[in-house]
This record gives sequence, C-alpha cells and structure tokens, in this order.
Amino acid sequence: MTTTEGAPVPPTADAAPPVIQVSGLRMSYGSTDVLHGVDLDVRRGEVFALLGPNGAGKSTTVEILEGFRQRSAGTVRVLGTDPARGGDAWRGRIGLVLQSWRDHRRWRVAELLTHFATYHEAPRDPAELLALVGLTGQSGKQVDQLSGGQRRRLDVALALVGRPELVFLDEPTTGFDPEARRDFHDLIERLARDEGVTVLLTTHDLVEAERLADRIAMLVNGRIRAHGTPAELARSAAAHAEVRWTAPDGTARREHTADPSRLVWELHREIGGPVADLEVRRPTLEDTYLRMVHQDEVAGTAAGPVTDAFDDGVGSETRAA
Ligand SMILES: Nc1ncnc2c1ncn2[C@@H]1O[C@H](COP(=O)(O)OP(=O)(O)OP(=O)(O)O)[C@@H](O)[C@H]1O
Repeated sequence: MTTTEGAPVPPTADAAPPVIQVSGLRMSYGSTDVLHGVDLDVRRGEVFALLGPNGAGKSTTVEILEGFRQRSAGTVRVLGTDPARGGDAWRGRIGLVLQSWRDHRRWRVAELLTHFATYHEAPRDPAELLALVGLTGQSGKQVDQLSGGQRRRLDVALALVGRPELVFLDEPTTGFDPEARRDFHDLIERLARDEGVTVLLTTHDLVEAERLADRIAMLVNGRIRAHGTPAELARSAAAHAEVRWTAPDGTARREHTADPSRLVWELHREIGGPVADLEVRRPTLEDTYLRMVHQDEVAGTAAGPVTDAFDDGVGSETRAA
C-alpha cells in the first residue's frame, strides 16, 4: 500500500481509465529539482488529497496537471489528454481556480459569477452556486470587500460554475474559519457523491485530508512517500509499535517493532522479572506524517534518497532514548 520512490501507485480496480494518470513526473526550476518522479492515479468520482508540507511540490504538481506549467519529464494524462496540449474543449471539462478574477476587484460577487458563467455552455445557476458555497449574503458585495475566507469560497464557486468533471483545488480552505471549513467539506462530499465530480485537492492539513479524501498521497520533498485510503494509511502507521523501558543499568531504551508482545516477553525473560517503566505505544497517522516531514527537513533530502515512510525507524535494534 505504501510506495517507495518511483514505485507506481497500483492500477485502479475500475475498468475505466483513471481521470488523472501521472507517471515518473519530474520538475526542475532552473537547476533545482522539485519533483523527483511522482506517480499518481486518480479515479472518476474520487476525492483525492495531495498532502504535504510547505514547499513539497503540491502546487507545482497541480499547475502541471492544469496545463499551466511545463513539466521537465514524465507522462501526464488528465481526462485522457496531455495537459501541455489541452485545448479549450479539454479545459472546459476542468474546474480550476483562476487568479484572473482578482483583476475584477470592483465587480460585485453575483455579477462576476454570472459573467464567468457565460464562458460555459451549460453553467450552473449563479444564485444556486452562491448558496452552495455560502455566499448568498455577499452576492451584492464588491469583490475587493470580501474577507480572505469569502474570497476562497468565491474561488470554489468560480471553479464549479462550468459544471466540470474534474476540479482542482489548491489549498482550498486556507483562511477558513471552522464553520466555513465544515461547510466546504460537506460541499466537496456532495459534489463527489451526488454528481460524480472528481476532486483533486492539496492541503497541509492531515485532519482535512483524512476527513475528506477517498485516497491520500503524501508528498514530501517532491516524492510520494505513502499513499492509500485514510484507513489503510492509519493501519499501516499503527502497525509498528514503539516500546520504551528502563534497562537494569538505568538507561532509557526504545525500540520499534511490529510484534511488541514478543519483545516484552523477551525482555521479561532476559531481565528475569518485571520490565521497568514499560510503555507500548502505537503511532498515529499524524505521528508518522510529522516524523516523515521532520526527517526530510533534518536530512535535507531534496535530491537525496528516501526510505519508505512507514518502514523508517522500524527495526530490531535497541537504541538509547
Ligand atoms: N516559479 C518558481 N521558480 C522557482 N522555484 C519555485 C517556483 N515555484 C515553486 N518553486 C519551488 O519549488 C518547490 C515546491 O513549491 P510548491 O509551491 O510546488 O510547493 P507546495 O507544496 O505547493 O508548497 P506550499 O504548501 O507552501 O504552497 C519549493 O521549493 C518552491 O520554492
């Protein structure tokens, strides 16, 4: 279920081709490599979260998928087309957040949405859409008078106005208050469940990814370090327990193991009695994610080798804590 560098995400069970297929995607800005061979498949009707810390390469990946950025290497298909060659018909099937609406600062919200609706053959009704994203109360407001969170809601409305099959949302809930965030999560769920819209979103927020996504890919330093359903990732993270104890010489000890009961039994036998300060802890997905991110920061592995996120630190050696 987890991947190591370059290992492809397993093919989808569906007969239909994935909506997004990415293989061996590499990207360099000048001499700096920021994507090191990313593989992804996103299925129709799926909410897929690309999760990673600042600078991981999420926006770069999305911009390449949207056709706004030229990749350095690799194969990319979005709705069966190479985004680098996507024409207007292809673009019309995709919902994305265009920054250009910010040039229309003096327009009123409903006016702007109605204007963008005219670019599409069968747009959503602007009033319904404003209700959907919770902006009905702001429909008469000038765009430059919206709060940050309200602007993000308008971003989402603009991305949806053309009834896209596939929506790209880059950090959509940045600046949202908790209620707006919950409304947004409900909206994404409805879109995917009721309308079969495929959603690819990026986030740094593990809780958001777990809550929303059918599948998550963790991108760290330009590499997919793990992927799977939230349940699969959580199970995999918890598969290796951390056992802590104090050795008879007073040293604090720590060991990671897939079989903590065996380790405790062995320790008990070795010591010939109760194990002092014994603690057995299963890591959560968040522990694993944070450790993975921290490790990359410490190692500065932008171009170096990586170990699999869920195997790292799991071994039989005993180390001083
Ligand atoms: N136009 C650019 N020119 C040079 N380097 C860039 C450019 N855009 C992004 N980068 C670099 O590429 C790396 C990945 O950036 P990217 O914006 O894709 O990350 P991200 O995961 O979206 O981060 P964040 O969560 O902070 O938005 C970063 O090191 C960034 O500094």
